[in-house]
Amino acid sequence: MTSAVSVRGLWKRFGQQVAVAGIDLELPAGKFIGLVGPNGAGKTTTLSMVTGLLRPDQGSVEIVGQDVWRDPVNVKARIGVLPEGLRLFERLSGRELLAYSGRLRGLPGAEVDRRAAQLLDVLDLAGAQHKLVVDYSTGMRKKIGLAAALLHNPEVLFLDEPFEGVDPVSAQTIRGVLERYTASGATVVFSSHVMELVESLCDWVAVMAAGRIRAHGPLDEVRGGAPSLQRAFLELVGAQGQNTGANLDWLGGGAR
Ligand SMILES: Nc1ncnc2c1ncn2[C@@H]1O[C@H](COP(=O)(O)OP(=O)(O)OP(=O)(O)O)[C@@H](O)[C@H]1O
Repeated sequence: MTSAVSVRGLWKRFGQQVAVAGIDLELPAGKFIGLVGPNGAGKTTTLSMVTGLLRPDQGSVEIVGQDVWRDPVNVKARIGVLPEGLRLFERLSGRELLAYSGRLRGLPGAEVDRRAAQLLDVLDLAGAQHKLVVDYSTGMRKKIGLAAALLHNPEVLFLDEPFEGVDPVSAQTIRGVLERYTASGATVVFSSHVMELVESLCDWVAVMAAGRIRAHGPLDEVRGGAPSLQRAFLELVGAQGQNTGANLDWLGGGAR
């Protein structure tokens, strides 16, 4: 198996809080990979360390055989990232943002124009291309961020919650674009809380909880005997029969 991403002994602490507790991961190339886990599991921290945005306390990360923290410039040229929170250049239009990203990636101007026009069209942003990013909706921001991450045709694409705030029609389009991209041998790693989405999109899944990897492997293996990934997930993270808020007896209709 060729690895797109290889993580060894990765640790990150924030003061007393251990966010990532020594994880090992081999993510296969050419797959659609889902990273799932409850709130605070350490997904964003892991993706930030893997993509060269946050320095690990310990451990190493290789992407397509290159050490991320030894040669970050080389690795960053080969990956695309849609980070959490998505800080974009708000006073540029969508079109200008893509032009800027493309030139920053070293693409010739004419090629940037060609690719930007195609991406804006496919992602249904052509009508809003001259609007400032600050005036974009949440879903439009995700889509322009995705376009910027894809523009230089990276080998591995990392997406933190790419479908959050995206309408169903756009989600279907994004799916199509990403499926086409992985079919050509590229790798997508994305984090999500939406199990149905992960189940329908991914070939390969890693489940994280409390800073550790609880299971990882092909979707069928991780799901095991469970009827759905959601059920397997609840078992893996030990959330079955958890507090459903029965003690919130003041909440709801009736006497006040
Ligand atoms: N900059 C930071 N300073 C202090 N603590 C942090 C920081 N970033 C993350 N943490 C803590 O590390 C843990 C993991 O956070 P992380 O954002 O990686 O989780 P996540 O799996 O992405 O969660 P979510 O699904 O809610 O986005 C949490 O307990 C969080 O409070």
